[in-house]
Amino acid sequence: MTRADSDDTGLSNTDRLFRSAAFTDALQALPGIRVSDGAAGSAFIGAQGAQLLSWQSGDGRERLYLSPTTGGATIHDDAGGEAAAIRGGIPVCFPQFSDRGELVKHGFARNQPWRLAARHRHGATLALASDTITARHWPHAFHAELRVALAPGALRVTLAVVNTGNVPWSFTAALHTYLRVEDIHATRLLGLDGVRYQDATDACIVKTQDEAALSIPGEVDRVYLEPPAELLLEEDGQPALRILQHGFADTVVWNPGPEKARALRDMPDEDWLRMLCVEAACAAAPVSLAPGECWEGGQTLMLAS
Ligand SMILES: O=P(O)(O)OC[C@H]1O[C@H](O)[C@H](O)[C@@H](O)[C@@H]1O
Repeated sequence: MTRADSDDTGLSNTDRLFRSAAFTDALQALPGIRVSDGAAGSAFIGAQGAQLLSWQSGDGRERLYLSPTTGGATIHDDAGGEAAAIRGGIPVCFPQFSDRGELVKHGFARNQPWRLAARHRHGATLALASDTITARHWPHAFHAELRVALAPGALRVTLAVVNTGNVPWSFTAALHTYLRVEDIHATRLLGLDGVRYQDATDACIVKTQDEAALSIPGEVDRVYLEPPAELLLEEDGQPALRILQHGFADTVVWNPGPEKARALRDMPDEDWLRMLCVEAACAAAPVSLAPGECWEGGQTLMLAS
């Protein structure tokens, strides 16, 4: 899209799409909505991809990493570029995880404007349904919903997908959560001892983790198979966050490490030290949905003490 696509309001067509009347707020120039509840904290959900861009727990601490130099479709369009994914928060990867298929990496849903379906007392639901635009990427009829709910000391995110067509289809997906950490060298992930994983840094060879606690000295890119339903993030030797998932078969742990971080154009070089992705995913095997069938999975982040 070019500037010629903008009208006399100065907004490009894409910009207008993401700034529908429902999305009145902005975070780093990305349109969306803020949901808040005093004791439970607040969250910001972007219109693009229904991507959660911030979760501040009740104690005021930001728990999600969002790159300060990230783009997004509206920002990149003005520069004449392609619609771009937002780096950080909780990208919704659907209907494809990573490059495991023919579609654009991590699927198209993260670059689409989602609709605000409902606001709740402690959250909101955003929806994306198949239309002529999604059909250009993927020929299937679907309805997807992302529900965000705040509770004291916790954030619950649920993805639900329905096959609204007449033929079965399958998908892979992830809630690609970027956790904000103070210092990756003082961060450890507990709970994956003895769990098998595909090592994406080593031709996806299946290995077994033999450390009780995973530390991140550099690049890590793993799809854990049959992980436990709960992991614990530890910072400075203290429990920081409990990470629970349901419905999703796998857990992905990703950090680009220093070299790959330098190659990412939308993240400062040093910020691999401040983030760790712990993703609830269906990555290793696709989920099949018959016509009318619904699938649901979610991830819950809870302050640990
Ligand atoms: O840069 P992105 O397209 O957002 O992908 C970021 C990362 O996502 C996942 O965690 C994958 O396992 C990684 O291989 C990938 O590099």
